[in-house]
Amino acid sequence: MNSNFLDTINTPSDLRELNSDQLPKLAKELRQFIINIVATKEGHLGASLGVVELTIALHYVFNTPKDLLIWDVGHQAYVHKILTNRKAHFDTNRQLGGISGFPKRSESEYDTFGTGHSSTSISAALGMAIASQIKGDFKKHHIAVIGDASIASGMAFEGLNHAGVTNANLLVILNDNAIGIDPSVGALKQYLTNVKKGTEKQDNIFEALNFNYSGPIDGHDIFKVIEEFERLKTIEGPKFLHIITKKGKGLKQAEENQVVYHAPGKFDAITGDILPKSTKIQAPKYQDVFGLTLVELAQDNENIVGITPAMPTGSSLKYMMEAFPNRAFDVGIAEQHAVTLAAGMATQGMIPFCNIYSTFLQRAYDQIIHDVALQNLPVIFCLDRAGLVGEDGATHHGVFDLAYLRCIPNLIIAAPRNEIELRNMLYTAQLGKLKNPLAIRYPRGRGDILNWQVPFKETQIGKGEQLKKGKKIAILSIGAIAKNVTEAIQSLNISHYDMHFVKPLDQSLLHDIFSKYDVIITIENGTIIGGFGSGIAEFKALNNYKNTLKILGIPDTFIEQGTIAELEEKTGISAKQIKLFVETYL
Ligand SMILES: Cc1ncc(C[n+]2csc(CCOP(=O)(O)OP(=O)(O)O)c2C)c(N)n1
Ligand SMILES: CC(=O)[C@@H](O)[C@H](O)COP(=O)(O)O
Ligand SMILES: [Mg+2]
Repeated sequence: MNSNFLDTINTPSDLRELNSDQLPKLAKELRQFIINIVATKEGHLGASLGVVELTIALHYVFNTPKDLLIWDVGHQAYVHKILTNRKAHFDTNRQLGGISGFPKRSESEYDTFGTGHSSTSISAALGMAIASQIKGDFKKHHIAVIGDASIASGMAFEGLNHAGVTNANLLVILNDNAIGIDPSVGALKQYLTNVKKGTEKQDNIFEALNFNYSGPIDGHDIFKVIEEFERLKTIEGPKFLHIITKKGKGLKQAEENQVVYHAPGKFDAITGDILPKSTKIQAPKYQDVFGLTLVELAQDNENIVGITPAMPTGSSLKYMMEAFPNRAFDVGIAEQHAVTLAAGMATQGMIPFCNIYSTFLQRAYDQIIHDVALQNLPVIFCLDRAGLVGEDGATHHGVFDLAYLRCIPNLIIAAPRNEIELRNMLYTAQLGKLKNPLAIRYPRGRGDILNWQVPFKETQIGKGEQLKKGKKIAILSIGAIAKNVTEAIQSLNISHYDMHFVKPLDQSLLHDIFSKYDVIITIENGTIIGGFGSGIAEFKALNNYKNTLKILGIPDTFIEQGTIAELEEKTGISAKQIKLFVETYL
């Protein structure tokens, strides 16, 4: 029979109508459906291809949405979305106005918990399981699906540690494909490898934490997985199932090049080959400016060390890891540890460059304050993906950092305008003159300067710069958003200043500006509340200036997904919107 099972399925109830022997064909159809759409619309590919059988089995055996299912990180939840009433909208995945690339409570009753940042699933599922018990519901199942890289994070361990002393009806499924975005790291990874090889003869870690452990089983053997779920349904208390899958399963290139096919961009759905990027010579990514400059600096300064929590490729710290394997560390998904590790190194005279995506640094807030700033340790935070990041959406925009960092004493906050400024800031940071911690914030993607590897020049800390001279109105920008300002005001006779630092602010330049212009407009790729503009507002209030001050930035709401250009337009910080705004004051 040649029928297409996927056509008949909108919800898990439809799925449960199929005979189990029809499920392998459904798995094939689902893989092809995902490949066809992600090939043109882009998104996270490898992780979802790896959990096709697991997802089918979960919705087949458990009574979702009554039984509660949580996908850790959620980048692997495409099959789940397609099987839970979103097949018809899947081609809008990650697009403006479309469905989110991550599970989201407001999108579906099947998305029981919003995810995006890793390692939250065990705590959330445990919370739900305990709530069910309190409410007298002892039948409901609570399931967390978590990857091998995500389970190594501190937060996941906190959840396991608590769950093990409860009798909560919790099932943790470890989806072990031995890779995160980059290969998984650490002792737990080694332990899991030994378990899989059958060479682990000691106590099972998860049994030692009081979980009823089973596995490892082949996560692509759908009949085995279904059988195991049926068995686990009858067991009370915390259970742990270890399954082995292959990231990218079903697409040769994705299986063979798992790092690239984590989120490959556009590719040919038939051959699997990634489509060639533009042949035009492009300016470098800010990430490569960071990574390559750090290698250059580390060649001459042996105290430099690099740290990334699980993002060596995304951050380009991989260049330093290749060049100086003893001085560059991927610590896994462990932002808190990464920050305090850097602090420890700094106490011993090392110069740690701790590179963390702005959004993930939120995890390590106390460590920034308590372990770094309070002790005034000269850790250099390289805040990647600062500002709007695009299609990953609300969970990933790096728009809070200026607000959450600005209130921390001792911390210097810099935002280079372009690649050369980033390079010079990195250079300045390692000269040994700075006695404070420093955050250097830069965006996702490329700048504009082709010839960026110019001789280093020291940056003057706390100094701003006038970029354009004009009358009546002064625009004050911070960081790479200056590009939009330059474009917006090219035909207008107004001034533009790049303040370079959010902390310390260039007070003498600000006095000069407030005494010269009627209207001052600040622009940042960050939240209006608490950010750069707020700092200027505080300066104005403290100094009793009466000028008109307007603050442009990200409004007080969570910004969904879309291209960066679309989101800049929507939030009023595109060149077009800036121009329209400025013109109302001319
Ligand atoms: C707190 C946090 N840090 C980093 C990331 C970036 N990130 C997204 S997926 C991922 C790897 C996840 O690996 P794993 O849990 O093994 O799942 P897999 O992709 O293999 O299915 C990382 C590091 C994140 N989402 N959240
Ligand atoms: C799911 C997740 O958190 C990452 O895969 C993230 O999408 C990476 O973002 P970049 O593509 O900006 O590296
Ligand atoms: Mg993994």
